[in-house]
Amino acid sequence: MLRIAVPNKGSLSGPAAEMLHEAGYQQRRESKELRIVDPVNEVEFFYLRPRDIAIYVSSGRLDIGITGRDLLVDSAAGAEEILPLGFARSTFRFAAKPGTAHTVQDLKGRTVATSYEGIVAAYLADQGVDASVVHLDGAVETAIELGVAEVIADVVETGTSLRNAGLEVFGDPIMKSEAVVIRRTGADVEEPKVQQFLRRLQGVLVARTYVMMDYDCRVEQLEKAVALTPGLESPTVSPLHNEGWVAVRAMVPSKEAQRIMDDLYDIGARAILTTAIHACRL
Ligand SMILES: Nc1ncnc2c1ncn2[C@@H]1O[C@H](COP(=O)(O)OP(=O)(O)OP(=O)(O)O)[C@@H](O)[C@H]1O
Ligand SMILES: O=P(O)(O)OC[C@H]1O[C@H](OP(=O)(O)OP(=O)(O)O)[C@H](O)[C@@H]1O
Ligand SMILES: [Mg+2]
Repeated sequence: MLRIAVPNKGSLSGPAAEMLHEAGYQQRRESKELRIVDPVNEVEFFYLRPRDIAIYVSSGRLDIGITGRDLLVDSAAGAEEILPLGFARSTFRFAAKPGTAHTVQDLKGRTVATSYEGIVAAYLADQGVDASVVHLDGAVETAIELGVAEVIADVVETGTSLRNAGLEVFGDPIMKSEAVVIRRTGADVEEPKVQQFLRRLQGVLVARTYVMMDYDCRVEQLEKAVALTPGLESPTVSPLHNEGWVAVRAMVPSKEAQRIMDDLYDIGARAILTTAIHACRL
């Protein structure tokens, strides 16, 4: 039975459970459940604090985990990312009162408050900057106002929290993060059960980012049409009863679907339909 760590709280928890559900796995019914078995899929889910997930996975007691890339790096645990999941996207940045710092070099001799001490200490060491790091559990934006630090380093998504605290980002982004699937460093990723789990999640990712497009076009326009909808491998082309016409079917990125439909229409394609993909194995 595959043992999988899933975030039990915070920004990662809802979207992770949703993705697992879409991938056909049973999920917990209430937020107090810490562990459930999905006997049909031979998987056991452990609901753990997102920060602890890399530690459990690196110990080898759990086969796989879902966590944030920033949390994985911060933990310095012996686990590695094997699949990015595209949700809980954020950037990790320094911020301060406007005009008080411009580059990481301005941190020399100053104090930085953060919940991600591992990332910050490693970055400062890499940049050769000697600064103090104060660990806070959350709401770090307030640390400057209350005089605990002159600079903060935190997760930025929309930037609303920084603006509300009258702070501005400075310096280069320290890292970009998103939810990721992790596995113990050096453990076999080719293991069939692990591969099956990854294929299911990849299926959800593809279903979320692609739509199926069907249309009819004249044979003379087929090459132009296929150039607009090359599909993942190659589009399906079937003859129509009306001679000189073909039906084409291909997957296209959802974000581009409307533009592609316009372009297909302009070259004479008709009966252009897009439909959602619910699941797939590529
Ligand atoms: N707006 C956001 N706020 C916090 N974390 C976010 C946000 N957007 C994405 N994330 C990601 O979610 C993960 C943090 O999850 P975690 O549960 O530790 O914190 P949280 O969502 O702030 O919850 P809590 O406030 O309960 O600690 C990180 O990988 C982070 O990059
Ligand atoms: O750029 P934004 O969209 O404002 O999102 C980023 C903010 O969200 C998180 O805080 P959270 O609400 O989780 O509280 P915390 O700081 O106590 O973890 C994070 O720590 C930032 O403060
Ligand atoms: Mg938080």
